[in-house]
Amino acid sequence: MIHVENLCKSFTLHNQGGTVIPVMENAALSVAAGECVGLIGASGAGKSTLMRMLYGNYLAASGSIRIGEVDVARAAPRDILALRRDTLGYVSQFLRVVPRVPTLDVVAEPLLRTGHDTGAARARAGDLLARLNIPQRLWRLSPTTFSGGEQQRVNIARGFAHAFPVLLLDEPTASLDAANRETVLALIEEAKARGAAIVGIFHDEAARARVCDREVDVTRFTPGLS
Ligand SMILES: Nc1ncnc2c1ncn2[C@@H]1O[C@H](COP(=O)(O)OP(=O)(O)OP(=O)(O)O)[C@@H](O)[C@H]1O
Repeated sequence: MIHVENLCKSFTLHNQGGTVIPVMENAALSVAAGECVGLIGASGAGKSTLMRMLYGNYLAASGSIRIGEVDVARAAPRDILALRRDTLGYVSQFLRVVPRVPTLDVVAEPLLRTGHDTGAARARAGDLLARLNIPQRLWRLSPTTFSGGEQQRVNIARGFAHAFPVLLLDEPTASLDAANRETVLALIEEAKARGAAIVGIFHDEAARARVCDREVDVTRFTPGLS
């Protein structure tokens, strides 16, 4: 599902004399359906940068990032938006939502966008929120006033609502209590079982050992080492 080849990235610091910082050279990564790959490497090695390139947020200098039929490194913005709607899900560390939208609809929204009917989408959203211990009395409120941990769980519910064929997970178990961490790990295992290709950053080593089939050390792609 995911094939990355010869991927290079540098940042140009326009407000610091145009200094160019190469951060990635000839990165390669393949993830099959049903497989979960954990990105590892020291802080600053480039894990988040690679993840942002997979999602199309950071532009690649060269190389290819094939996700399904789309090369994210070259695709037009509208093709990337279509890919994100149907194929490519991303659970970031923080929830960003439109104010005043009820939590239930925030979670149901990825399903509504892919053509599911409202009743089925809300039922699935409610099921996920219940599994993640968000009390039902909160479902009609916007999550903007929720605690950090509640917002993180709403974000996870939203990320897992639609059965994306490809999922990017950025620290999905960070700062969760034991019961909710267990639920998130079960959601990841269920996604793998239905054939999702997953790339994750997990500082939680036990979580990584449990759900990841392989680890890729991005230090390998540090410029000058290859
Ligand atoms: N927007 C940016 N502009 C300039 N440099 C950046 C930018 N984003 C990342 N970098 C640089 O790229 C390198 C890799 O950063 P990245 O955040 O990908 O590392 P990481 O492995 O995810 O680290 P951590 O585990 O600490 O989150 C760092 O040297 C960082 O300073």
